[in-house]
Amino acid sequence: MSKSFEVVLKKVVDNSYNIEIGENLFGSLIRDLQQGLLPDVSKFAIITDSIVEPLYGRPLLELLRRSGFQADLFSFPAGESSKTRETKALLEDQLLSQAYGRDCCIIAVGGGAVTDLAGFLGGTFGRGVPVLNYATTLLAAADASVGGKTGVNTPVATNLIGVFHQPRKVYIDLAAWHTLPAREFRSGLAETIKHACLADETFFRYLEENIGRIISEHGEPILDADVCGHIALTNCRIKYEVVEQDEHESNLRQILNLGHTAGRALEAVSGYQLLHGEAVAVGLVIQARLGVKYGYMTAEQADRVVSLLTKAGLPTEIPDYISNRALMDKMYTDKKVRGGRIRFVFQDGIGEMKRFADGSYSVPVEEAEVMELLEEMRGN
Ligand SMILES: NC(=O)c1ccc[n+]([C@@H]2O[C@H](COP(=O)([O-])OP(=O)(O)OC[C@H]3O[C@@H](n4cnc5c(N)ncnc54)[C@H](O)[C@@H]3O)[C@@H](O)[C@H]2O)c1
Ligand SMILES: O=C(O)C(=O)C[C@@H](O)[C@H](O)[C@H](O)COP(=O)(O)O
Ligand SMILES: [Zn+2]
Repeated sequence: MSKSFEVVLKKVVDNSYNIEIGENLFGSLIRDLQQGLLPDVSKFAIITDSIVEPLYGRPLLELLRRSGFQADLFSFPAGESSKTRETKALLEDQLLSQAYGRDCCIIAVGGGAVTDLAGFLGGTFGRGVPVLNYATTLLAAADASVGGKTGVNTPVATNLIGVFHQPRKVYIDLAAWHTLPAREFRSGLAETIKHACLADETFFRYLEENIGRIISEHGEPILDADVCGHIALTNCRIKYEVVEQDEHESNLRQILNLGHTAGRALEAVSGYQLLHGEAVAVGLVIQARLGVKYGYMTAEQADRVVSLLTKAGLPTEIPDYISNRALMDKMYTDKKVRGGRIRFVFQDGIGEMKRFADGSYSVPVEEAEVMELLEEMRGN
């Protein structure tokens, strides 16, 4: 005879944390540690990439050591192609060989590839150690450093393996945007426009009206301090307001995946020639145009999305070297796929998301209809 028992796991973990936005926040990070942010931690592992290492990783390491903390730095080659299980394993072995254990803290210093990889490592090392995110790109500030989605890419597609592991604090260093290449800055604008599309029409209008204060005609970042501060704060507010309601993406959080059903597929099929934000920009256009077909937004609203992306110096068309078939096939690796059917999330006009009759924010789409749209976007 079988017996059954209920395992009662009342929520015992409070995953709340602060996001600090400002310039040159190393001093603030040190103060937090001195004031007991992580009282059980005795060793700090800075994880960063090869480009960020000399700019921000080493200076933080030196400051930590000068302030009396035991710390080391672990670096991997910059770029999306390093965001793999192999890199994670190499870093883990380095930490283990230096006697890192459960009393350590991971400090991720860099862009989204670093916070995703280091966050995943932090979520599994010793079954989970605290992580601090120090965001040095607009994309990480706007999106990746907040919300606790961590993971790595596999040869099949992006972000397929990972865990939800919330950071203990997020530092958004606006001064770091001054060393960021223009193309990377524009990539971060794509997630910014995504947030405006999905949650905040006023922010969308702000971006439309102020794009000339954000990006020059030649696509260079302008970096007006007030504008940058407003962009960082608004992105973080939009994101955490969703995450605090649905941390593990049971439904509402899917709205943060706007533009990503096609976007992540494009990113993978391009062999990472497209940056994450660039792929998301094209993905936003695909969902907007498809949304017009389904009656979720008007053609004029979709044109506003395309126009804002264009003014931000982002691509809005599928590159010629990617076939519709390859793109379509890759969409089946999306995490929203259910029962073998691709699902999209859609804008409801500008600044709101479509919620469907069953309460879900994502909906299955007919492959033939997506294919038809892709053909139209190619002008066929
Ligand atoms: N977890 C999430 O919620 C989430 C959200 C959005 C994107 N992402 C992930 O984030 C990644 C993209 O983020 P990203 O664009 O920040 O990537 P990234 O970390 O690869 O950074 C982009 C490039 O900029 C360099 N860089 C970083 N900061 C710099 C600085 N201040 N000055 C000069 N160079 C600098 C990096 O070395 C890298 O070459 C993707 O892997 C994507 O999947 C995750
Ligand atoms: O935080 C989220 O939730 C997001 O979906 C944010 C996305 O911008 C981000 O690219 C995320 O990593 C994509 O998640 P995935 O589950 O589609 O891999
Ligand atoms: Zn994204």
